[in-house]
Amino acid sequence: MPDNQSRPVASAVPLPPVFETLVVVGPGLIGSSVLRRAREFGGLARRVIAVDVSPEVRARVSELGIADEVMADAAEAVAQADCVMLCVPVGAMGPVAAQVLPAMRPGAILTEVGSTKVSVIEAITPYLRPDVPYVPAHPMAGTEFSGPDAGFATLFEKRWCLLTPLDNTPVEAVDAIRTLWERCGARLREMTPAHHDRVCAIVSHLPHLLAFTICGTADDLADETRSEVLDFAASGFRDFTRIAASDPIMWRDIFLLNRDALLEMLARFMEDAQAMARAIRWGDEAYIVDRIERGRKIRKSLIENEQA
Ligand SMILES: NC(=O)C1=CN([C@@H]2O[C@H](COP(=O)(O)OP(=O)(O)OC[C@H]3O[C@@H](n4cnc5c(N)ncnc54)[C@H](O)[C@@H]3O)[C@@H](O)[C@H]2O)C=CC1
Ligand SMILES: O=C(O)C(=O)Cc1ccc(O)cc1
Repeated sequence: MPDNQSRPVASAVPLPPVFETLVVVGPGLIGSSVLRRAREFGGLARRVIAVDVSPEVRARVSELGIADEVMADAAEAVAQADCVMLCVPVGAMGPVAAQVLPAMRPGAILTEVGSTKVSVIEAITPYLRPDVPYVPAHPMAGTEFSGPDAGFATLFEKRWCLLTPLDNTPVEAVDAIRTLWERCGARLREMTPAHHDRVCAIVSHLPHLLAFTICGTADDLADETRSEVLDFAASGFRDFTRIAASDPIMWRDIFLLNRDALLEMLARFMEDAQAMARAIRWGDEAYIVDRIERGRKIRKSLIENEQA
């Protein structure tokens, strides 16, 4: 059981649900966690419907019993909803929005959970309707696993959920999505989509890029030297392999759709790595110690922040 999993706490007075019918398109890690939250804790929606293109995913979600209905036809499903949450890979957000928006009821809210915001908003915008508020969101919670079996109801507890509303997003719609995520246990923050993409490039996308790259480099070395690089890989390398086990399609999409911010952060990282290489070459002890101390400080304040 993951660290942040816990049993549901029965609330004395059940909260009225935020929505009547919530449709989750793409009940993978994130979507199935929202469905489980709705089931196990209540307060999200009276009825939840899951939609997926994959027959295997639909069959598994039915077996798990985490949705009231499981459907293949997104348009048919969303016609019943007062909230539609897209939980598909970021590269699929535009095509899925094109499918669902014409079928949505006037006044129903469209939201999504994509890891990049500027490009997802750009992909969805051509299909938006004036009578369907759109609230872009990004729960900063996840694991290296994907699919409906990977989800769990407490995934979002004490994690940040970033909202990047558009200038014309009605405040009532933002408030409803804020409440939905608060009831998932998340902490909320609003920011512009461009700021979101720069922040996520440094705290999430670049670390994944580094993890994929270092694992590839170690694997190449093991091949070249026929050595036991991977057999004896110690804990530092092990930590990278967890992140490097993440889904290739999801991360391909994120890298390509947050290209500018990610390349900017990568360039800055490479300059700093070059400076560290120089310090090592010339025996600049003070520089090396200073950089390591900064890392330790960041780790300490992050843990303190999480415990607050
Ligand atoms: N994995 C993570 O840790 C986090 C992911 N996200 C974002 O959440 C979204 C979903 O990620 P995961 O849940 O990890 O993915 P996942 O791979 O576990 O689930 C995605 C689901 O979408 C379905 N799907 C794909 N194309 C579809 C389409 N056209 N119509 C209907 N269903 C479709 C897939 O069959 C799959 O069941 C992505 O946009 C990702 O960037 C956000 C926060 C954390
Ligand atoms: O597993 C990890 O370490 C993650 O970083 C999970 C994650 C992946 C993608 C996101 O947009 C947010 C969180």
